[in-house]
Amino acid sequence: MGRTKRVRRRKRAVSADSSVDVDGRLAELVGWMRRHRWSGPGPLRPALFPDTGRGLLSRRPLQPGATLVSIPLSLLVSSATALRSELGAALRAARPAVSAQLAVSLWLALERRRGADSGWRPYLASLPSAYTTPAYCEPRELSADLLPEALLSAARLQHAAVRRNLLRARRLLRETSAPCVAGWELSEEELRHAWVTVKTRAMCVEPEEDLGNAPSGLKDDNCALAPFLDLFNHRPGATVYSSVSDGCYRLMTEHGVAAGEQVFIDYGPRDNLQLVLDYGFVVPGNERDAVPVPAEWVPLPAEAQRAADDARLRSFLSVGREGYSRDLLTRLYLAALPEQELASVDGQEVQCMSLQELTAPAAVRRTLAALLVRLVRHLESCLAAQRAMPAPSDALRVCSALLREWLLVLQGHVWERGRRPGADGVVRPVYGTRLGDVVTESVIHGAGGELTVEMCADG
Ligand SMILES: C[S@@+](CC[C@H](N)C(=O)[O-])C[C@H]1O[C@@H](n2cnc3c(N)ncnc32)[C@H](O)[C@@H]1O
Repeated sequence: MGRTKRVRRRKRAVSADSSVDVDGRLAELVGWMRRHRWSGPGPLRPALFPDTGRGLLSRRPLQPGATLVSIPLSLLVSSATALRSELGAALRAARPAVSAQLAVSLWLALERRRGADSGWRPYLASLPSAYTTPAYCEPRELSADLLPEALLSAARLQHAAVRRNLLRARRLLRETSAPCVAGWELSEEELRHAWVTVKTRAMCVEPEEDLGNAPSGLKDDNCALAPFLDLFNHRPGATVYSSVSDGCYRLMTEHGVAAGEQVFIDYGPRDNLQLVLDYGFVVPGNERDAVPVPAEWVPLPAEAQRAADDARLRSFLSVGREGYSRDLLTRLYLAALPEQELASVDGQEVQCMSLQELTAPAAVRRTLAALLVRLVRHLESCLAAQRAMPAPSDALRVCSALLREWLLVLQGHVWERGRRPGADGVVRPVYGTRLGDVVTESVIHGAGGELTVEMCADG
């Protein structure tokens, strides 16, 4: 979980179902933490919320600057915890150095395996048994029919990361003589659970925050799990700040909170794709949302590609709520240049053009309109395939929520205005766009199998 320090007031309180024993497991966690020098949950208590699931509720009004939680450093799980454990020698000896994330994941998996014998059992029992990031999509769900390219490739990367770290972890365990690992063949499921637990629940420790640990020598050592503190859900703008003092890690709110409200923190500025990949949920109406456009959908002739390279065109092709990414418009502009102009086009000049200049040519707006329609149809087709999927995983359901959010973003740019028969008598949808034209869709499967969309001037 990341945090930013911007301040924004929440707009409304959320109702919590306090009658649900959010969990005997959480009551047990609180009792266990108290026995380990925790002063208690202070102004907060766990509750179940209709829109976000388990979270933390404020029992009384809180002023800006009020302490939300204060967790003893001894209850944080970091690389130092893993290095102090029986796995420590193997983790230290590993070459190349293992990441802190893998070290903490292995520690978690080992403690879970110990079951009732683990001194951390109440904390482990409080963790969800599964997650909804794409790492939890089933292999049969990683298909181009179900997931748009940007989501599919990221989901595949998550699955590959789990497998790669599984192999690394198994090698490391084989080289460990600690009795606790004897005969343990770490399973993919064990590693996936531990890996995603750390990914979705660990807090980011700022470099200036001294948790009192010696340098670990591990890679990317900036995360720690914090029991109870890991129950905060995310809301953009819910800013908090942290400090380490008197052997505790503390979080303070930057704004007032009413009694009975859910207390959120801000995991950091993320669009919904990033939230799904990192945490497995979407924020409805996320203002940062941008629908990715596959670069192959805007093919460039070789000369235009050279200009794109000169313009240092990256591939952030996307449609956001407010407009189109510069990369997308530049690529469309280059793709629309007449052949005779391609040889002389100067990539650096194109880089300096305004967004209005890039969208001035009618051919650019026509292709953009076609692209928007194609995106809508592609997302709708993925959603239809997802609906037809028998027994979809919860992770796939979250992907569906993401696609629905993307369609809402696109609805600000392109919308179906009705249906009309074409010259051939076939009835086709007619689309309006923000580009000021009306688009009549006519599907032509040319050599490239491309969808072509005609624009016409009337409504
Ligand atoms: C650090 S945990 C927060 C506590 C968590 N809800 C629980 O039950 O343990 C992060 C996870 O909470 C859920 N979450 C956080 N913020 C959310 C939100 N605004 N809406 C829906 N789910 C959210 C996601 O599953 C995320 O991976």
